[in-house]
Amino acid sequence: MTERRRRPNRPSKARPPQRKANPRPVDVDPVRLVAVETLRAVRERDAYANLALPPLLQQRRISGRDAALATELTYGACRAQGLLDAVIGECSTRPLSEMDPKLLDALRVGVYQILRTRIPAHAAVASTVDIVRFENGSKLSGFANAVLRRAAEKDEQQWVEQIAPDRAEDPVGHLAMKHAHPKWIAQAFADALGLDELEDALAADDTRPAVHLTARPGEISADELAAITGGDPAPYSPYGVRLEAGAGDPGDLEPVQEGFAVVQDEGSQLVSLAVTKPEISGSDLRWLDLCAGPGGKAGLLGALVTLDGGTLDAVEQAPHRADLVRKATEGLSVTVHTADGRSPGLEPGFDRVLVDAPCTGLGALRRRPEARWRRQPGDVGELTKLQRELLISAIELTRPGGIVGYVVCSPHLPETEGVVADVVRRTGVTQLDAREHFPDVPDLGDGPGVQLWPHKHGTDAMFCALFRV
Ligand SMILES: C[S@@+](CC[C@H](N)C(=O)[O-])C[C@H]1O[C@@H](n2cnc3c(N)ncnc32)[C@H](O)[C@@H]1O
Repeated sequence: MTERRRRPNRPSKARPPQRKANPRPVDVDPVRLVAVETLRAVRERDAYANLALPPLLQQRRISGRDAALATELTYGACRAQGLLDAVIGECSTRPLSEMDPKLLDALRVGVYQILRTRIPAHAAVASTVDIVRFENGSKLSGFANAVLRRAAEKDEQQWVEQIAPDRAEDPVGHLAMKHAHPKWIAQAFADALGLDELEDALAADDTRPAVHLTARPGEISADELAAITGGDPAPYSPYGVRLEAGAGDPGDLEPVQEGFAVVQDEGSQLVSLAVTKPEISGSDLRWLDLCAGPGGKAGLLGALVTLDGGTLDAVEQAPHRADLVRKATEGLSVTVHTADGRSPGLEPGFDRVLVDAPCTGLGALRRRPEARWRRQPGDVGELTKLQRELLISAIELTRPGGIVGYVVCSPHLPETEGVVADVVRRTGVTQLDAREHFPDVPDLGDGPGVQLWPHKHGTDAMFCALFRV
């Protein structure tokens, strides 16, 4: 572990440093400090932890095992925030709402270490108190010390027993607290999956996902890519490779740098491929991706249709994301349009259309540590309206006999079955049994839509429904 560095208090311009108020110089562990600072960026600037942390690590020259520890503490404390806050609330004489937010950031990182790592409690307490003294002064460091010492009196399981609702009376509330999810998200998973599997589904959100790669069709095979990267061919996607979790930055891999492979969850590969599978009679050369940014699925579909001599039109509303699609599809027969997918101004008559609609992202919580606490149930209504409108637009843009695939990275029923049922009722479009187009993928439920799950398939929780127009 990095040596603890001595960081003196900043001298005041007006007065000499007040040695009496802070008699000991403050030792601050830089590894824990970046974790606290990243939590602050997430809270104050709505930053994404996985984008805010790496530049801080670089700036402070934190690498190797220290960087791994900083990442674990940052992502772990972001994910577990609800549980950590409940414990801090139990251990504090003042409510969380009255606590200095900077102090709360530090306490979250401290309590995370106590409850969910093997770091000895005394070390977690001492290093957190140092950070609080460094950032907030001696007065609050005493308060932090008291809270943390109380938190260390019980282990995680004992705290859950004390704080969470009784499992028999409120199983969803209990499991939500135990696995640090907002209750509405745990309820959404339970509605889609049933209570029996809820615990596995919530626990899977706390595991670090393996990185998946897509071998670009026509450039490199999955076997070749696996051999070069040291990964394993993916279990279900013929283009997929799974790398070991924590195998380093996939952006550094040569095939990724050269554009032969991209980072893409295997679930995203499978739903894209499913749209290409149902047979259609007549032409099959004009494809459309109606919500394409940043271009993962457009890259795979574009490569496949280019090999067949066809074209892909890719629509994306946000200009900077449309640029990312252009980059992701360079060299392919893909035309990118910056437009609203609800009225993109394109000639109808497409043979296959993918709608990978904006969604809550509840299916990818493993990848975005803070997302579960940022999303609100109130977001859902607006999103399902947009999802319905985009799906109806896709159906209108598809020729009779053509195929539409509706995809969201969420298992939340209003965004999945709810949107599908509503659009089928309004348009009379025929829904296909999507399970037939996920060959060799087990445990796909009762159909006709397909819901993938991290705990069952090792993929994001992608949903896919297929239609024939
Ligand atoms: C789930 S993401 C698509 C991911 C993409 N298919 C991929 O695999 O990389 C949804 C995208 O839809 C875009 N979007 C949102 N509203 C839109 C609209 N009305 N028309 C077209 N695109 C829209 C968002 O900016 C976002 O890039």
